[in-house]
Amino acid sequence: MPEIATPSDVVLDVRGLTKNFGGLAAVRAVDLSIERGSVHAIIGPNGAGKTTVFNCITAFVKPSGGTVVLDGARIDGLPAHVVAAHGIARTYQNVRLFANMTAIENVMVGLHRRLSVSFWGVVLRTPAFRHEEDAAREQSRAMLDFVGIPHRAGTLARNMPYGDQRRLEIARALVSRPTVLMLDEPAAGMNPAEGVALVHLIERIRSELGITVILIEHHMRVVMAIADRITVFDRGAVLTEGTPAEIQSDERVITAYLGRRATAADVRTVERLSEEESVA
Ligand SMILES: Nc1ncnc2c1ncn2[C@@H]1O[C@H](COP(=O)(O)OP(=O)(O)OP(=O)(O)O)[C@@H](O)[C@H]1O
Repeated sequence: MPEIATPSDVVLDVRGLTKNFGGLAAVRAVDLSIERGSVHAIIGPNGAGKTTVFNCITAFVKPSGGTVVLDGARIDGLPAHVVAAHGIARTYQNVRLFANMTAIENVMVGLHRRLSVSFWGVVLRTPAFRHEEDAAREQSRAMLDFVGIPHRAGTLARNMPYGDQRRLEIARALVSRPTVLMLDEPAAGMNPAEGVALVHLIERIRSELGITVILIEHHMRVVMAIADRITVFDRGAVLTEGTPAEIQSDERVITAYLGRRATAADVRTVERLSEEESVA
């Protein structure tokens, strides 16, 4: 793939991304520039195309058109595991864990691409394999610690509380030390206290691990607390982009969510709710 010149502060650059499902244009010529080291939120009404954009970037679905550049290299058109190896990790809208494996085993799965031992090394459990496995276990334990669930290491994923399962998914994505972490609705199903804890965790992912975070999220409290920039999707296209302050007073955004033209009273209500949330 050819090298593409992008400003060094842009870690992920998406141009003209398009995805059609039969006659449905789910994503229409989307441009997205993600700044290195930022937390970038993607919001928009149901069906706006947010998850499809994630799926196109991570090669879970094949885009109909457009380019995706990570750290200066084209990654569109590559298989999903190669995109992951280039440094993009993700979580899913619905938790996807190996239910009958322990937490630490689930995290170790996130490292399997890093293992260098041959197939026979694994089968025969050679010393080289055992050495790598020990190292992988240690890194995985450290990552469970980082996300705040070290005490769950030996617990089967299916027996863990939902909030911890979501943390476990994040640990599995982080253990490969990606450049970009993409979280699809990480606060879904969380109570307000878990939402606050998630905000702190995302802050630490950025500040302590230096990983750029892109998240799709419906919980505006989480988005407004954490995002440096927000891109708003509507009907497959980018409606607008800006800082949290710019977005929450943008009438077009309120209109997209309401499905009708926003009135002055709607704008005042959103501003009042945002103020109440920020002091809560
Ligand atoms: N595999 C698929 N086959 C056909 N249509 C699809 C497929 N995946 C998504 N779509 C459609 O594409 C559109 C965008 O869906 P998408 O899931 O990306 O939206 P979203 O913004 O993530 O919504 P939500 O917030 O509800 O998750 C929807 O109309 C959806 O029904």
